[in-house]
Amino acid sequence: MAFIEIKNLTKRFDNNLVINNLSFKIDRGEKVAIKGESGKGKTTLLRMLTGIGQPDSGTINFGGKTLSNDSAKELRALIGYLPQGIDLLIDNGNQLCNLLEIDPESIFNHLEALGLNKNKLTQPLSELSGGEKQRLLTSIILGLKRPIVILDEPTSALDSNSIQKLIKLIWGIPNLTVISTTHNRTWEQQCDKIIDL
Ligand SMILES: Nc1ncnc2c1ncn2[C@@H]1O[C@H](COP(=O)(O)OP(=O)(O)OP(=O)(O)O)[C@@H](O)[C@H]1O
Repeated sequence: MAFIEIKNLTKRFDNNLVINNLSFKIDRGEKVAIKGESGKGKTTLLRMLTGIGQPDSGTINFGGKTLSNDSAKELRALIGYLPQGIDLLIDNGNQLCNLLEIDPESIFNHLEALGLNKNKLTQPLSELSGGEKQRLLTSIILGLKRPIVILDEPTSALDSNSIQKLIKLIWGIPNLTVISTTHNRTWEQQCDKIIDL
């Protein structure tokens, strides 16, 4: 049985059919890139995978358990999710660590791997560059140490050197299953599977 199985997933907003009968499987430890032009439904798909968005039909299974209102809390505990725009809701990295009950010291190694000074944790996010913010937030989400991470455009603000560092960090975590949206070729080429919407 696949670790994650998406079957016949369909989602529409009024007359806009965004996800049409989509099926795919993901094995434990696989790295999956979701690609597609703007507006094709990448974020909509990620939100359904986290249980935040509801499909109109179809099923999402994690380890044989179907995602539903009843199982959402338990299954969400398997996932670290980095949505776009989370930086607008918090003041600094330490605050996000507190909210997620992560010891900031436990992510110092991630920050170092991504070339960030640990004082970036206390600096207001509004003072950080786009790429610094993105590396910091990704470091924190990885600090949740969940078996699955779902990353919405983790490379959008990064230069190629930073992307290489992020790939080295993420690919170096044993058995981590990664589902991400991306427009970046290098990231995509590293992935085991590409879902093209
Ligand atoms: N809550 C909503 N209500 C109505 N329409 C929505 C809603 N959320 C998304 N959509 C529509 O669904 C489509 C897909 O949006 P989505 O954000 O998933 O695209 P995307 O592929 O992630 O795009 P981008 O690359 O620009 O981030 C768009 O046409 C969008 O307008």
